[in-house]
Amino acid sequence: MTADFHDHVPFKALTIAGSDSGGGAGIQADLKTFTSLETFGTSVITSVTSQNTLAVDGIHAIPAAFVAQQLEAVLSDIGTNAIKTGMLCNAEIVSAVAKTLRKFYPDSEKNVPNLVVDPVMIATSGAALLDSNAIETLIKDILPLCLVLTPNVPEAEFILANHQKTKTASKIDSLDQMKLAAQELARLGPSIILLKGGHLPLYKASGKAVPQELFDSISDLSIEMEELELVDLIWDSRTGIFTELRKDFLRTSSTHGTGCTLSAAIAANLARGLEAHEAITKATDYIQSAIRDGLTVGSGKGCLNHFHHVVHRSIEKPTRYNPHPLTSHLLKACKDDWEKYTHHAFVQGIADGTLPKESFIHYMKQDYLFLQTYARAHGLGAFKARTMAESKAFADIVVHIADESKLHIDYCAKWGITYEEMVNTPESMANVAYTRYVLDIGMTGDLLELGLAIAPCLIGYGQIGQRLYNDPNTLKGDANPYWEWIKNYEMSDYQSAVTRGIANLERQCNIQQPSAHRLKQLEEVFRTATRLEVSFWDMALHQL
Ligand SMILES: Cc1ncc(COP(=O)(O)O)c(N)n1
Repeated sequence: MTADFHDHVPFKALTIAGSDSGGGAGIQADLKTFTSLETFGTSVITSVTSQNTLAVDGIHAIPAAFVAQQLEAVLSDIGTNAIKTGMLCNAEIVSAVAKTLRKFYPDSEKNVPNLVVDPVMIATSGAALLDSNAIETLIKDILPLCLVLTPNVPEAEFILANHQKTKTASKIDSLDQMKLAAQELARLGPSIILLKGGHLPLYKASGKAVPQELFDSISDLSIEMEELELVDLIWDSRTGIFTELRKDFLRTSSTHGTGCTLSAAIAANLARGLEAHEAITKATDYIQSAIRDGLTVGSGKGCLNHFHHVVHRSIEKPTRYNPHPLTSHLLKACKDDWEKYTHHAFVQGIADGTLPKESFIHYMKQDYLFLQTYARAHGLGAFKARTMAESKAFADIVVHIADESKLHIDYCAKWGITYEEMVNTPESMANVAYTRYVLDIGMTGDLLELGLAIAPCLIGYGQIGQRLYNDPNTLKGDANPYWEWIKNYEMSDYQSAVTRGIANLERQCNIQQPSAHRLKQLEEVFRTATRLEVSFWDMALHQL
């Protein structure tokens, strides 16, 4: 008996598209997508482009007969569970593809099962990827065969403008217009239209489209991205149902290959047996993450990260738009405790000058003791650092804290507290708990954990200083006995220490790329230190 080594039959997906030498779009993007969605990818190459992230600088069309020959080769032996078409280049190739598909799928009602058509016409960089005289052939020969058509808004406008049967106004600039356009497109043959909304960002609040002139300047930070969303619209002509898939509008230039990847992902999902709506919905989620975790591979448009779900980042990498992803994640994750800390009654008393003097004096004495351990924690950082530069950075902070504590002594003298009194003050329990926690984390954890144990103090005081200084309700100048304290933490010296501290954390995080599980542990350190800050204010306020 011979062993059968051929018992694993994979799901198969076929792409009929152009080659992108830059690897971000076309056949290359499709095969990456097929692989990452666990399908066996085959390919029929219609054209070879010379292309990078900046431009398409040459197109070499494959003779139509040879495109057909490739398709025959794949379908006659390997077969496929789904097909997508991308760049079809010219009318001869469009016809050859349609003819060969019809030959292999002569009987089924829609002729070609699971055919996804991405009507690629113009590259993001501006190059024409389909001859203008080929559009009519695409409409006539390919669209009637297809299950899902995936145009973006300009492509939908173009197809409709080119087809005399349609009577839609040429501009699609609202969700209602998208709906009309999708219905018109379905009349050309496809069962399902996925009209992609990436070129038509909408205000979340009003549902209105962002005016074109503003859209052009979105990358100049003119609009808060949180206010915008995009709607990918599904029109299923078989059921007469619209489905709106809403997504946050991502401010990024890593979009090269988006259309290719989306249609390939739909085809892969269909190949794996998913029903069309689920295949589309899952594919749009896949794209959103692939864009969010995009890759800078050249000097032009960034590319999608097709393998984002294989190598998963629990924290995004820093970008121009979110330079401190770890810090912003932590502040969000620990929001309630952070609020209690930075808006504590003690802080309010400092802001309006009503804090009892005894509470402040108690606080200053304890804070002096705290700074001693805080300096030691940074000394521990210097010890744990792996490079000389990093050790020095920690040691510099130790020196800085030592200088700051001298100022503390001078400042306390003004409040009638002597040096002896300060060093002989017994540590309060809140102080013991906080400082020993920081040292314990520092001893047992790595530099990132140590950094997170000391971060709430550093970042929180910086925030409090800035807020109170700028808040019109703060009692300012000599009228407020605590004004000098406020100014001290608002000063650029302190603020630049905060900036350096945050940069350090972000760098460590970017090197480590913590898993989701590890991120939870890191959050816990940050949260505990934040809660210990709250206990510190409580202790000070009530002179415990
Ligand atoms: C071979 C090929 N196919 C498709 C596209 C469109 O992709 P994009 O619009 O992202 O440039 C492309 N640039 N190259």
